[in-house]
Amino acid sequence: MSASIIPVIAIDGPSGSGKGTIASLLARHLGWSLLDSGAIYRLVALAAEYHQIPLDQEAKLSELAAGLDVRFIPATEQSPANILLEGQSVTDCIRTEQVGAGASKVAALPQVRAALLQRQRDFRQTPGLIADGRDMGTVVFPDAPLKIFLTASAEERARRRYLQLKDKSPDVTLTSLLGEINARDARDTQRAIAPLVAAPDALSLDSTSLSIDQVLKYILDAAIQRNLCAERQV
Ligand SMILES: Nc1ncnc2c1ncn2[C@@H]1O[C@H](COP(=O)(O)OP(=O)(O)O)[C@@H](O)[C@H]1O
Ligand SMILES: Nc1ccn([C@H]2C[C@H](O)[C@@H](COP(=O)(O)OP(=O)(O)O)O2)c(=O)n1
Repeated sequence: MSASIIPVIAIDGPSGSGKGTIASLLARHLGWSLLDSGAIYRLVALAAEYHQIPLDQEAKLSELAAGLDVRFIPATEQSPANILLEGQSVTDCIRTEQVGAGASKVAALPQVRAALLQRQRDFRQTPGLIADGRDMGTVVFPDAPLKIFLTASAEERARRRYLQLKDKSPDVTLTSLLGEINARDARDTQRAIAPLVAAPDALSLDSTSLSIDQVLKYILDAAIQRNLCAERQV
């Protein structure tokens, strides 16, 4: 099957809106591949730290991005998903707000984005792909038959992030997370290249007062309506 007719569900939106959670549930439910594109930008930021490359050195960072030695090991019934950078597991350490902020900085560099484009498109494999990020529906998979723009208020997103991080990082506070989320939103929406914006044909969904199950059902219903998958109970 040619790549362009393999279905993609693109899920874009700001930090903490629930993209990653919903994308992995959908991928497991449908048996489709999963692209966590934010993880790739996080890996570039972490690799830059390992190799002591400042986050404004565009040419060096794009070289690093092009040669990034990374393996995504999908979750199985027995073990959770694992991400290896240069052979080392970095699954948890790429999730800190510090690495997220670094990712948002390297992601604003056009040469870095260009170096990562084909690597992301290669995830499009049968029977289908769930792609999570900022520009999945606008740049990487503009022909995706279903595009979701998932949002939630900044306060709710900070609250979710706080609950997620507080045990692993006891230093985090709700106030600092809200500040970091607002700074990252501003950088991601205002950059010149591939800014965070809804594709004109995306369905916008505000998840502020929706449960994870309600969001999942909404997207599955939209996928069924478009004949991307058969009717199945969640
Ligand atoms: N609709 C929701 N209601 C409550 N909590 C949610 C919802 N969606 C996601 N979460 C939780 O919010 C946190 C951040 O979600 P995540 O999927 O990492 O967001 P994103 O990938 O958009 O940054 C996770 O702990 C997740 O379980
Ligand atoms: N397709 C993408 C995915 C992420 N990015 C950038 C912008 C984000 O602030 C960082 C980190 O993305 P990630 O999706 O992991 O962040 P959150 O889990 O939503 O907090 O990477 C991007 O520019 N384009």
